[in-house]
Amino acid sequence: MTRTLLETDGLTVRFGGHVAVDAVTCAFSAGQLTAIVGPNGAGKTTYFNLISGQIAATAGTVRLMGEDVTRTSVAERCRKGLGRAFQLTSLFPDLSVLENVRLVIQAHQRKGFGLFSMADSHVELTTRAMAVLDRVRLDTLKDQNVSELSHGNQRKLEVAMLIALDPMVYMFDEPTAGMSVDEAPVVLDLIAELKHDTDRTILLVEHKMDVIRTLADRIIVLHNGALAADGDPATVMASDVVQEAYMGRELTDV
Ligand SMILES: Nc1ncnc2c1ncn2[C@@H]1O[C@H](COP(=O)(O)OP(=O)(O)OP(=O)(O)O)[C@@H](O)[C@H]1O
Repeated sequence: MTRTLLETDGLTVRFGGHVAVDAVTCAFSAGQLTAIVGPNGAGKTTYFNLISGQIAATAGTVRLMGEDVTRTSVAERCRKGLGRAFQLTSLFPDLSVLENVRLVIQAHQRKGFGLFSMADSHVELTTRAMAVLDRVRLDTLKDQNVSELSHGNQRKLEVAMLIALDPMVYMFDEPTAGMSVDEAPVVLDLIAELKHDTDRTILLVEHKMDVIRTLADRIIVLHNGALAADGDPATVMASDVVQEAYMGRELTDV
């Protein structure tokens, strides 16, 4: 039986009179990549913000590996296994590529600073950071300042920093947004590789049809904040609700 890693139950947020996410009940299992789609303003990013804790729910619950984390801080959810990639906002531009990854690992481990452990831990941190950089093929750029990286490499670094957190739940919000046609496949390949970790689950907010086709095992559709469809990609894409919700506008073929 597949293990449920993340569940939202009746998850709701209201902004004034506007219900941006409307009683969304959904479970996400290990070994699955779920694409979250919907027209502009459907509530996809707000749903992500509720799951990761950036905004507080008006009603409903978020459960992470069975534990209610609805009132838990962003940092604590992260420590408990929720990993979200932000569009470059989590990078330190004036530090090197290696230092960025090392900082993430260090913060996650909350390493002590005892005199004797420091040298060892520094070597160990560097080794682990290099292993992650190797995995995303940024090892040769380890000493480069992040501000000097191409946009595509900055996005790769962002994925590296997420991998360094070793989360149970990966969350990507339009991971190839703003990338050139040349740069996007590298990040998509990285996400595809993450699917090999079959004890993890991946959530992906995405507009691009080809990305969804390549990566998704399942699609959920949000419409006016509510869950409008949920199922395997072929069935959901052919459904009336998707055809009507999009009318060929926001889902883009690239
Ligand atoms: N902090 C906020 N205060 C008020 N309204 C908000 C807030 N955040 C989001 N909304 C509203 O909630 C709705 C859902 O927005 P959201 O950004 O989640 O949609 P989305 O599906 O991610 O859209 P897009 O595909 O354009 O990114 C929109 O009507 C938006 O204007």
